[in-house]
Amino acid sequence: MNKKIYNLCLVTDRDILNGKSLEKAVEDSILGGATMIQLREKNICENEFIEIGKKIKKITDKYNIPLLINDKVNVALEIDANGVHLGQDDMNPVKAREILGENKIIGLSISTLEEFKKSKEYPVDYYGVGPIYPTTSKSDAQKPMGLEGLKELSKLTDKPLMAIGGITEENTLEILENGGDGIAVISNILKDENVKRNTKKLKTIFEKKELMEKVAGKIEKLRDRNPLIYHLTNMVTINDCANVTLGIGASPLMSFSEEELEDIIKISEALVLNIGTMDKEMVSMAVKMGKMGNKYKKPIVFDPVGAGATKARKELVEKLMENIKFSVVKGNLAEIKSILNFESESKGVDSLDFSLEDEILKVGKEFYEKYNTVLCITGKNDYIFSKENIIKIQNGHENMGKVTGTGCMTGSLIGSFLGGGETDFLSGILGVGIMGIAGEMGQEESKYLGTGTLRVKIIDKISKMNSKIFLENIKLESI
Ligand SMILES: Cc1ncc(COP(=O)(O)OP(=O)(O)O)c(N)n1
Ligand SMILES: Cc1nc(C(=O)O)sc1CCOP(=O)(O)O
Ligand SMILES: [Mg+2]
Repeated sequence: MNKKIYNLCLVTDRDILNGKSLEKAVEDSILGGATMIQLREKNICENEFIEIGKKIKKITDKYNIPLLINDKVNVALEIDANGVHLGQDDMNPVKAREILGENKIIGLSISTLEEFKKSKEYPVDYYGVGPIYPTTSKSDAQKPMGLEGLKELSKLTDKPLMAIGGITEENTLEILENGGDGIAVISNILKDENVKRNTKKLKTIFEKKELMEKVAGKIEKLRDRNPLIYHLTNMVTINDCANVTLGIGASPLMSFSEEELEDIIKISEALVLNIGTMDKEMVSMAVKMGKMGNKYKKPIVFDPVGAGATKARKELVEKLMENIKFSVVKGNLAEIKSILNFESESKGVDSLDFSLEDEILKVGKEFYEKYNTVLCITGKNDYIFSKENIIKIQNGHENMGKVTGTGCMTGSLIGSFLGGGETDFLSGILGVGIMGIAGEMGQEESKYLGTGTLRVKIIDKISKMNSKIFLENIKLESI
């Protein structure tokens, strides 16, 4: 069973649409991430219900989203809806199942433990549980059961529980943490013009929770595995890169010797390539390292420091991007724009671009399309791009820009997680996220001292990082 279809159900109500079209509201909600639509129109005759139902079904079919009809089994049958939602006083679910057959979805409302006990043998697919909180959208709703009531019910059944009644973006996470598998919402989605955005805010909470579950335990796993990470890197920051690699639980190996390149790559779990202090030798080594890394199937993170700042740097980056398949590329906006040959000002190795999020998203998407490589664009906010997902991380502190090498250290963290066997995308999120959190915490402890102490504190915080600290502090959203 795909439980995800029960995640986020828009329950309709034309009476609060304030002149908006129902069809547009449904489509916007689907575009915002609704996984199910329940057509619940109370003041309506059967013919009109069927007429509207047919129109809505065309939209839900277009996006392959299930459409359920509230109360009226015959309407569901007539428009070939995907199912019905029934209350305790609506048609008995046994009869509804006989009429609709095995393949349709049937949901049943539960407001009390007694109702659950009475209904637990009914042939239904999910329970609509509520009201959880007070609601203004159902005049005959029962007394709110709160999170305790939801939790209690969740212990008694494996069927999906879709919480309903007073659900907002403020209380969705606690619903999910107290036994709810999904939410069904009227007013918080339909309250104003921004149906898509309202739905997206709710959807983000599911995505964030899912991501958190994936991330949990990964730092401890890395410390257990202690992978060897080969760096061909920047002379200015090499010592700090080695220290954060050690601090997060991997083993750094820094070498500039072409003679030992192949032997080192063979025994390494991941490679970090940073061209910050490039010279003639680095140009030839970088290409050889990349090709050899690909030959031995070692994941490589590439930090194109200062890409575009000089002709030589641009040529090297072009050569690398053309000839080597990287697992992750990490850079600031100016560097990534330079790789894509977009117009960009660059001075030294610092980005001069103060671009809007729209520009970052455009650049990131274009980069992914061209190179099919996970991309981290770092800056005031950080963005991680993969095929289907874009994650925005809002940790960090502006003073990190006054400590040289926080970007290089982020590359080492990403490389460490790649070497620990994490996916390219998760390695990007963990590396960028950990650096942001360490910067924030380090800043707090060094605020009366200065940026020299901040540098040391960042390394300290990375060495003490664990999943609990990460999950408590990460400010992440999917966009
Ligand atoms: C998902 C979900 N849960 C509960 C209800 C309420 O159904 P019901 O008790 O039949 O009340 P009405 O919606 O018919 O007023 C629901 N609709 N959806
Ligand atoms: C339709 C419905 N059923 C409920 C139940 O408790 O069974 S509460 C409810 C209304 C939900 O609307 P809103 O998201 O605006 O609170
Ligand atoms: Mg009903």
